[in-house]
Amino acid sequence: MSRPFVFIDRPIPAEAEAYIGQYCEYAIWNRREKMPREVLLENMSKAAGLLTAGRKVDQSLLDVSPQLRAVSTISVGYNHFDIEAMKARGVIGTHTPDVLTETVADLVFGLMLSSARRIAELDRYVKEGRWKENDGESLFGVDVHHASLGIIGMGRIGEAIARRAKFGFEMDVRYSGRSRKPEAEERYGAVYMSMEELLKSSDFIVLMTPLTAETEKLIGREQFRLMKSGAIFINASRGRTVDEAALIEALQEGRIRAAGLDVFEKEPVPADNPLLAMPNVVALPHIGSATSRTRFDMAMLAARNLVMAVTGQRPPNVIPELK
Ligand SMILES: NC(=O)c1ccc[n+]([C@@H]2O[C@H](COP(=O)([O-])OP(=O)(O)OC[C@H]3O[C@@H](n4cnc5c(N)ncnc54)[C@H](O)[C@@H]3O)[C@@H](O)[C@H]2O)c1
Ligand SMILES: O=C(O)[C@H](O)CO
Repeated sequence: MSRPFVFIDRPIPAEAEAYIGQYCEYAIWNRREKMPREVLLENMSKAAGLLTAGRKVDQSLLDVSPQLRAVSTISVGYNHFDIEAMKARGVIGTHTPDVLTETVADLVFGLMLSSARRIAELDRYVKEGRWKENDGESLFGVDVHHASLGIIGMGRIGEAIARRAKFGFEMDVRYSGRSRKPEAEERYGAVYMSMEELLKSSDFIVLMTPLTAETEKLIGREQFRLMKSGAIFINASRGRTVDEAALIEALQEGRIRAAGLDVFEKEPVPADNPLLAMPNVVALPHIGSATSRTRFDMAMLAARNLVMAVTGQRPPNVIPELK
C-alpha cells in the first residue's frame, strides 16, 4: 500500500518529524518566516493530512485540498477549524488536550501573582534605578492567598487552576458555566453560581473557556461593570472572548485593579495597543503552553494523531464536535 502524503506547515521537533516519516511521505515548511502561498497550494493539492498549529482550516483551504482526510493541530484550542465545513467534507480534526493542562495552569498563577503583587511592574522599577523613590505604600499590592477566585470555564485547565488555588493558596473557588462539575465541587470546594454572581463576588476572575460563537466577547462592558471594584482580571483563553475596548475602558476608569493577559484580540499585539502602556497590565505573547517539555509532548501527540488518522485508525484526540 502506498504511504499517505502529509504536509507539516511549521518546524516541529526532530523526533515528531521522524515519527511521521516512519509512516508517511511528507513535506515540511521548516522555516520561521511566512510561507509563500504557492508552497501551501502545491502541498495541499496532494496532502491527505495537515499538521499545523493555528492555520485556518476553512472552505477556501478545503477547496484547494482535494485529498485531505485529516488535520491535526498542535494546540488544545481549535477555534481555527471551520467545523461545519470539515464535517461536510468528512475531514477529521484532532487536537492536543491534557498534555498542556498543568503548564497553562502554572502560567495563569504567574499572571495572578504578577498582577496582584505587581511583579512585572516593579521589576521594571528596580531595573530603571527608581527604588530610591519608594515611599513604601506606593509599592503595595494585594494578596492572592485566601482571596476569592472565579473561574469561567471549569474544564481541564480550569480544574488545574482550581487545584492550585485550593491547596496552594487556600482560595475560595467559585465557577460558572453551562453545566455543573461535581468533581470540582467535591475536590476543590468550588461553588457553582451564575456568571453575574461570580463577577460580583470574585477578587480574581480567570477566563478559561474555548473561543466559540457563544463565548465571543463573553466579557464586555456590562460584565466589567459587574466586577467588584479592584478585581483582577486574567485571560489565558483566547483574545476574542473579551471585548478588548471594554477591558481598556474598565482599566482606564479604574473599575478593575489590574489585568493579566496571555492572549489578545489581535496577535502579535500591535505596539500601539493602549493595554501595553498600562503599568497594571501584565502582557504575555501567548505562552500558556510554552515550556520545552510541554511543547514537545504536544508535537508528539499531534504527530500520533495525524499518523493514525491518515492510516485509517481512529486517533484518540478527535475534537468533540467531529466524533
Ligand atoms: N493561553 C494559552 O496558551 C492556552 C493554552 C491552552 C488552552 N488555551 C485555551 O483554553 C481553552 C480551554 O482549554 P481546556 O483544555 O481547559 O478545554 P476544556 O474543553 O477542558 O474546558 C473548557 C471549559 O469551558 C466551558 N465552557 C464553554 N463555554 C462556556 C461558557 N459560555 N461559559 C462558561 N464555561 C464555558 C466548557 O464547559 C469546559 O468546561 C482552549 O480551548 C484554548 O482556547 C489557551
Ligand atoms: O490552544 C492552545 O493549545 C494554545 O493556545 C496554543 O498552545
